[in-house]
Amino acid sequence: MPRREKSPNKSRGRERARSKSASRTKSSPTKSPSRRPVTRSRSRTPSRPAKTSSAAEVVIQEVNQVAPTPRTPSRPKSRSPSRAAQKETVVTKRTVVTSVVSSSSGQEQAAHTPVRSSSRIASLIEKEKEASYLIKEQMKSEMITNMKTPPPSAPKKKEKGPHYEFMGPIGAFLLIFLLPATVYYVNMACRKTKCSILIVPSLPRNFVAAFFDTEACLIFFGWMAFQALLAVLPVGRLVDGQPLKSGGKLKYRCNGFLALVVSLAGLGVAVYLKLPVTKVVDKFFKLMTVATIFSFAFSICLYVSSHFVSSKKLAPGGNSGNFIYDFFIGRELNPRVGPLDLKFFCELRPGLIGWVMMDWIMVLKAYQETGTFPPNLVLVTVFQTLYVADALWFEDAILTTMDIIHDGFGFMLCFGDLVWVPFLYSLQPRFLLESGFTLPWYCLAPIVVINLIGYMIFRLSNSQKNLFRKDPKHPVFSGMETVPTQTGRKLLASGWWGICHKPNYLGDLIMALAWSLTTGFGHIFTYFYPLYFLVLLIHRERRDNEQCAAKYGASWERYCQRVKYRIFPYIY
Ligand SMILES: NC(=O)C1=CN([C@@H]2O[C@H](COP(=O)(O)OP(=O)(O)OC[C@H]3O[C@@H](n4cnc5c(N)ncnc54)[C@H](OP(=O)(O)O)[C@@H]3O)[C@@H](O)[C@H]2O)C=CC1
Ligand SMILES: CC(C)CCC[C@@H](C)[C@H]1CC=C2C3=C(CC[C@@]21C)[C@@]1(C)CC[C@H](O)C[C@@H]1CC3
Repeated sequence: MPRREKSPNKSRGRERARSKSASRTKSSPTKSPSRRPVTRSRSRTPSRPAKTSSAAEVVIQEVNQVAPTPRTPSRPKSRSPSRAAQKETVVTKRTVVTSVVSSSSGQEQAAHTPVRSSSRIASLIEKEKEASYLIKEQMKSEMITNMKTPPPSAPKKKEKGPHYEFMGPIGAFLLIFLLPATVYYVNMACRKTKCSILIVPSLPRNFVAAFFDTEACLIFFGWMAFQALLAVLPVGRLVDGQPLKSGGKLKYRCNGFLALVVSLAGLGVAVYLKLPVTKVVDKFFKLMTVATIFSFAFSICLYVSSHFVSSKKLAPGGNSGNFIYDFFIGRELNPRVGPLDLKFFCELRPGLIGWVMMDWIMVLKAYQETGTFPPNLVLVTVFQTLYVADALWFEDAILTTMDIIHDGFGFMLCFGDLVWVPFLYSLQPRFLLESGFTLPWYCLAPIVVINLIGYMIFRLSNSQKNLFRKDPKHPVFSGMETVPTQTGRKLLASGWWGICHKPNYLGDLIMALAWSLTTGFGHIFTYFYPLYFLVLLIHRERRDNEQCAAKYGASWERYCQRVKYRIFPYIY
């Protein structure tokens, strides 16, 4: 710690701290010296160190700042626990050092403090050693980083009152109706005879017969049960989730990739056995209706049941007290039925795998109708299968997403997972099946390249962050810039994560564009997916940005100063 000696101001600060602490010890001999300064330090902490200070300087400055702070017995108001713990360590050391210095610098001190004994002094020395070890470790870990400046301030305080997203209860209310209406409208705008979002689709005469039947119910519930069964099979890794508010971690069975393989193999067997699998496509609207009704019913059950669980199990978002908003976002964070985690299951299994199954059944139907495999339909199906296979292969990465750790399980995710994903994300294949539109190979080749570029950006950036989170000391990060944060975690500011805040979203969007390009340029509505996705990811980036700002405070600002662009380098 060579800088310690270099700064005369800091030495003066320490001297002041010692003399104040010594006089404190004299005047109140029976009170514990190590407890009270912690709170005082918070209320009195002077201005933050200059941006150019090193990590070591800041710790030392904090020692000087917090040491001469005696009285206030109340707890500090609102700081992150890790920040509090960090400061407490620093304050404890300072106070212990002060006591030891005062005691050992002369017998005078001991004379004024009759409760002290040699054993107490020995224990203080022991504590001092321990504290100085901790402080050295802290300084070492902060100095390892090649970022010159440490985080200067604590995360922002949380606002009072409910914090609404999606434009609050009004936005949530509108979305509850708008989302299903959009799924119906967009799909109804694509029929064999015409595919245009601008022509208002006509409603069938017999509404119920066109949109509902019991066979569709059986297919839907059979599919859900089959996927639930695969999800609870004691096969595959058991992975720890993120730490919970209530303490501990939940375990998640990760066998999604196996579920995909089994489902696709099952489809192959059904085709081989000449079972009427294309019924699934014929009953597209009926299945969509069953899934929509189920999503409403399921979200109501989730909302009601969330009132019977302990408050520790509630989500940070989705507990505003407003019925509509909470129903939309979801109150309970990780509702479970036995071994089945409902949110994790719905996010990855029935909808995501159902989407790919639907795609392949459309390929089959196209073959049955035309005797050929339309190349662009096959291509987009392969692209989407790769996307879903990737999500399931890296299934445990979902455990760190805001959907799992922040949002409750309510209508938004329920409907999104079970209706929006399978019935809207399959729009391009459905258009290609309905319209019979094809493209020559020389148009398909650049589309393959675009999809591969998108996938590469998406996968490499996601893998880089996942590895960094698991093992920040991995040699691949040795020359990379990182931003330390008060939580002890660092932010990667080099590599993919030095280009923009969300390189993974960029890759995802490029893939979305490639999927739509397989449908040519004749129909705007086949571009619905990349357009909606752009809105979703911009909004999602902003939500995540807010959450990271709250989590990491000034460190996040520092990261944002270092990495200027959000999603599109040099544009946004
Ligand atoms: N197809 C679809 O409909 C959708 C797809 N997606 C895709 O899912 C994937 C996951 O997305 P999502 O969870 O939204 O977002 P991210 O994978 O970007 O995760 C965000 C979290 O990563 C951590 N983080 C952010 N920046 C850094 C950094 N510089 N260094 C280290 N950690 C950082 C933070 O968490 P912490 O610090 O706590 O680790 C942050 O909260 C993406 O690839 C996205 O494209 C997402 C939504 C919808
Ligand atoms: C329509 C609503 C306003 C929003 C619905 C959102 C959901 C469709 C998405 C929320 C987060 C999702 C994620 C994925 C699929 C879409 C939903 C459920 C992935 C599983 C897609 C594959 C990626 O590799 C991981 C994604 C995680 C988030």
